[in-house]
Amino acid sequence: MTRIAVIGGGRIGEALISGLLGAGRPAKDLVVAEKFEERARELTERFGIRVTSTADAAEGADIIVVAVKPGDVPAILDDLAPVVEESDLDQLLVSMAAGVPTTLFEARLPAGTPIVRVMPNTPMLVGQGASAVTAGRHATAEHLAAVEAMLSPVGLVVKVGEAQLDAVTAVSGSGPAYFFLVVEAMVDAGVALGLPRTVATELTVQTIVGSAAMLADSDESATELRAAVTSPGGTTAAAVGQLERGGVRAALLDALTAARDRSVQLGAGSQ
Ligand SMILES: NC(=O)C1=CN([C@@H]2O[C@H](COP(=O)(O)OP(=O)(O)OC[C@H]3O[C@@H](n4cnc5c(N)ncnc54)[C@H](O)[C@@H]3O)[C@@H](O)[C@H]2O)C=CC1
Ligand SMILES: O=C(O)[C@@H]1CCC=N1
Repeated sequence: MTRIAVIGGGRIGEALISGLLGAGRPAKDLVVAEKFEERARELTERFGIRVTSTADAAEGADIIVVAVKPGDVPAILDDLAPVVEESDLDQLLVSMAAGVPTTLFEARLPAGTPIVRVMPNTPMLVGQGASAVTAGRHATAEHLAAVEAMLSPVGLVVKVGEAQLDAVTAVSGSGPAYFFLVVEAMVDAGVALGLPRTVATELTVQTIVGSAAMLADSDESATELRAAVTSPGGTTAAAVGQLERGGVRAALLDALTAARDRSVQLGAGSQ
């Protein structure tokens, strides 16, 4: 069995751990490094996994997943370098940090260390993630396949060039937040129109779940599915007209462009 060390037990580290356990991977194959004691305790209690220091977690792991904030990556690599050196390059490094280029890992780890960079998202937590992966200079097709094998049980995996990862971050890395914001706004609007909050919440959540299931399962595009809801001169046409007048498409383009630009900035700031 592949032994996986997750360095950083925050939001994305937990999403990965929870997804992998949910997909049937035994807890004994996972170890996590988490510096905050309270959070470490929480992870052990919730998932029954071992929590330890970065170097100890990495020792003996086949795959080391770096899941700390971009600015914390260099310090983590200083802790990991001696362990990777000791393993004779037999370990695969996986980075989930937004923006941080594979060249930064390559510069701080022993020459020849294979790196695969991933941009995941939090729905991994429930086995519904979307991840894009890209190989660093020393990562082979087998290394990419190993990462795909690790992540496929927790969601979709696509391969992209590293130059596209900032755009991927804008679309799917940050993407869940856009939908959560839409749900929040729809619930508030439902309440403003007189529905009890519980009813507005239940109806909105099931509407997004149902719409997502249709998008995933049918051959029809989003445009076709929307047309099927929109009766001529009806309620949906009235609502969508307001959304268009409110500039929803331009707002999304601006939002994703800002996310892409921030990803580029985070990468530059981590070097
Ligand atoms: N949250 C999200 O939706 C996504 C996050 N990411 C990326 O994942 C990375 C982590 O993000 P989050 O999980 O949201 O952040 P977070 O702040 O929730 O988690 C990071 C964890 O790393 C721990 N940590 C920091 N330095 C450490 C050290 N030296 N040793 C052990 N533990 C240490 C922190 O205590 C914290 O619990 C970031 O680089 C982010 O760009 C990528 C995709 C989606
Ligand atoms: O907000 C962030 O920077 C991270 C990367 C993608 C999602 N969360």
